[in-house]
Amino acid sequence: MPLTNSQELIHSAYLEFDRNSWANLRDNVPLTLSEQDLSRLKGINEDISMEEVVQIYLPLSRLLNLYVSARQERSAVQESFLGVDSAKSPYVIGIAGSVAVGKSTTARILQAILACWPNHPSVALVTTDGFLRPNQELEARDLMKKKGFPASYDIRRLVQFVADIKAGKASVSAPVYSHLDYDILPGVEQKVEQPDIVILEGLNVLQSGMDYPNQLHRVFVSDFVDFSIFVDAEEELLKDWYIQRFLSFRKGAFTDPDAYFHHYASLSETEASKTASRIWDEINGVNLTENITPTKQRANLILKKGLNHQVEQIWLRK
Ligand SMILES: Nc1ncnc2c1ncn2[C@@H]1O[C@H](COP(=O)(O)OP(=O)(O)OP(=O)(O)O)[C@@H](O)[C@H]1O
Ligand SMILES: CC(C)(CO)[C@@H](O)C(=O)NCCC(=O)O
Repeated sequence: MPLTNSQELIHSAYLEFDRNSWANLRDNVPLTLSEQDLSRLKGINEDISMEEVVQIYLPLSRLLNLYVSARQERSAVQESFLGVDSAKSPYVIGIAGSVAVGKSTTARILQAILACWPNHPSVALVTTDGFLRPNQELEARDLMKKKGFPASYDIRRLVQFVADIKAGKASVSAPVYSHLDYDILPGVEQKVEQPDIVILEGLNVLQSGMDYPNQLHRVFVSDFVDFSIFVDAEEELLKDWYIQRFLSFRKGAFTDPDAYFHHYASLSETEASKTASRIWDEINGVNLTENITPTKQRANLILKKGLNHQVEQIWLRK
């Protein structure tokens, strides 16, 4: 039967799992986590349940581990065909999704579990936040209220960074963004030195040239991503998670007198909720609708979260 719309096209492109059927794949995962592994995972985020780790992230790490091994074997075949030793090219996993959906938490959990596999891959974690333009530049371009939108990134530098990683360069540097300073840290850089796997996390990892009409380029971040994951949730939940995180920053990070948002620490809980809600509606929610959700269907895997960050559905591209 002919496909009538893009929705059907997308449905036919993915295998769909509910939470239980995905968790059953756990039986095929020959990895048990030690007490030490579990406490390290707990240290990443105390709100994440071990049930979630075992049922969702462990099977996912197995799938990724198999893909990485298959890619390494393919590279070995290519080297033997060409009769040369090529530079080691890391396997790049991209994690996209809204602000506050849990990209960095997902990335850190996967980083920790992947490193538990017997081949102990070295896994580097990089966020595309480092490629935001510094505040000074954003101010000059009137983009301070567009942080996270395509125009707020130095996309050429980001693409060059991922291309250098994939090319197997011995050492590649990324700028570093601080949520506390709300700005790029001058003179600070993160070095990536030929790990086995790079997890690249950020709202824009699945964006393409269409999203950057003013910065014409034909090569996208996704051209260098081997496997992409989109972490998804309904906007109502995302906004709530954003507000909750803002409220916990108000009691924690914002109390630091050097914090950019120090003045928010003195807000009452109601005022702080209102402020976070407004920032969501004016910036992050708009970015989600205009620039992030449209990239979902490019992902190799979609993790759909429900209440309490529980993954309820998994879509795996065939
Ligand atoms: N699996 C999880 N279980 C429980 N809480 C979680 C989980 N993942 C994320 N969170 C919570 O949700 C909030 C957002 O998570 P996180 O900072 O990882 O999101 P993000 O997508 O990386 O955000 P940003 O784009 O702003 O950097 C945090 O308060 C975090 O503690
Ligand atoms: C740095 C980003 C864009 C992504 O992590 C986001 O956290 C952000 O700062 N958004 C701008 C609006 C806000 O302050 O939430």
